[in-house]
Amino acid sequence: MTVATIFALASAPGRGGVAVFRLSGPASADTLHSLTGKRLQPRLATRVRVRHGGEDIDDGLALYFPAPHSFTGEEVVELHLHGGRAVAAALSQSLLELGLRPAEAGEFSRRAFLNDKLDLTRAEAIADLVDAETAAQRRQALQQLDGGLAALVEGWRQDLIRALALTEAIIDFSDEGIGDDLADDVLRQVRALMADMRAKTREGQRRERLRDGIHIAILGAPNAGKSSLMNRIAGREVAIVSAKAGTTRDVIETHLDLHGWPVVLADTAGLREAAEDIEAEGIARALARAESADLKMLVFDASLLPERDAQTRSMIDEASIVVFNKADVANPVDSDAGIMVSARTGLGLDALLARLESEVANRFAVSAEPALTRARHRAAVEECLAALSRFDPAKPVELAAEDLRQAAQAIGRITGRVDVEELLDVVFAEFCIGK
Ligand SMILES: Nc1nc2c(c(=O)[nH]1)N(C=O)[C@@H](CNc1ccc(C(=O)N[C@@H](CCC(=O)O)C(=O)O)cc1)CN2
Ligand SMILES: Nc1nc2c(ncn2[C@@H]2O[C@H](COP(=O)(O)OP(=O)(O)OP(=O)(O)O)[C@@H](O)[C@H]2O)c(=O)[nH]1
Ligand SMILES: [Mg+2]
Repeated sequence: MTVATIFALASAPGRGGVAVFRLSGPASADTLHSLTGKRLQPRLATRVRVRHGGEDIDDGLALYFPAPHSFTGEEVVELHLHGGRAVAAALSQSLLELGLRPAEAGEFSRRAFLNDKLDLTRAEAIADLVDAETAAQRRQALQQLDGGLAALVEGWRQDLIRALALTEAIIDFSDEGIGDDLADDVLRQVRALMADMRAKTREGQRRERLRDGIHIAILGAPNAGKSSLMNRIAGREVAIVSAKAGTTRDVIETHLDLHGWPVVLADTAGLREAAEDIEAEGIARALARAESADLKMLVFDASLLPERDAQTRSMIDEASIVVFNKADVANPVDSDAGIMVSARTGLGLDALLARLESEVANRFAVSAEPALTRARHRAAVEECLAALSRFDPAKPVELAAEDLRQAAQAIGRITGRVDVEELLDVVFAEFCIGK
């Protein structure tokens, strides 16, 4: 089977300054030759006239990356053209006529993975970097692209392979009476590894939040001004506001960049007892949000007697911020009790945002350490931990070894570098040296 040569518009579609087309596959250089009459020096931007079927398409720049020294590891050509829709359409049509096929989503990165240019964590990091909307997300993705996570899990996998080699050696040393010492060693190593993995799994849950957005739920009694506050923070009319209690029913989300932190702010239905069906469902959703949120913003109407709002008060805990709204029409409250704001006038908003930011920063500050960043990574580590908790060197050695092998396989799935042959090679190499 010959490999298809694929192409795609790598820059955003539509009208723009410059459009970058990327070609990858064995026919890339020949395609460039038929479009421009040129064969290019590797990696040197060259001015080209692009023509096809007797028609001039554009005046552009081209780059050639010979295999295997390219992003995909294949022959790669880039055409940097004027960013107009007609130019893009004409070039795409020409490439189709020359036998190239449009790339599928992620296909360039997939080819890079298949050609050993990227492991799965780096491929995921590219996707995250493209999706990053805030500075914290960008930093986390770049750290992963630089191979931090790959090195972490590869280190774990190597530790497991060493433990496996030792376990298999136990059988050979059992006659010499040092098998028990070895077994103790291995068990100690496995336990230390498990502790490290558990710590990284906990940290990983915070990092997943950084990828997806930190969830802040706005909660409180009907008419406290939750929707007004949400609109004020978002700077636009996201939610309907009215003087009628019970206006908001569904959970309404808006995405914010809180000084570099990705936040998903959710406005919810006002909490109260008596309610008809639809409102009751809205309240159930609000309570579910309160449960799953990273942080709760509890809004009280300061113009009423906030202490009367028992339901909202009962939600105060270490993951909540108390806000007294309608400061424009209320007497000031003790500033230790909460933050006075007015959604109507904007009073106190800066203090509220500063408080939100510091709460988020305290909870989600990213260390320089690499971390698991996706549910996929966590699932693999949990599977590995399950295999390791079955491990017991007192078991028959084949069974104990099998637990370690499964643990290593599970971890290998994170980078995608699972290779039974390689595992066996290392195991047997160490096994022989050990003898
Ligand atoms: N124009 C352009 N800009 C781009 C990319 C691109 O493909 N084209 N990138 C793509 O997403 C990113 C840069 N990443 C890249 C990663 C590897 C290689 C590459 O050619 N790697 C070869 C050579 C390595 C070397 O000598 O430095 C290799 O790995 O063998 C190119 C770009 C962002 N900017
Ligand atoms: N004076 C004053 N009125 C406010 C303020 N914030 C909101 N209101 C008013 O309070 C009423 C209720 O506001 P909403 O934002 O709809 O309240 P809510 O908490 O979302 O209410 P539900 O969706 O019913 O739970 C509206 O008439 C708002 O104009 C404020 O800061 N000051
Ligand atoms: Mg509302």
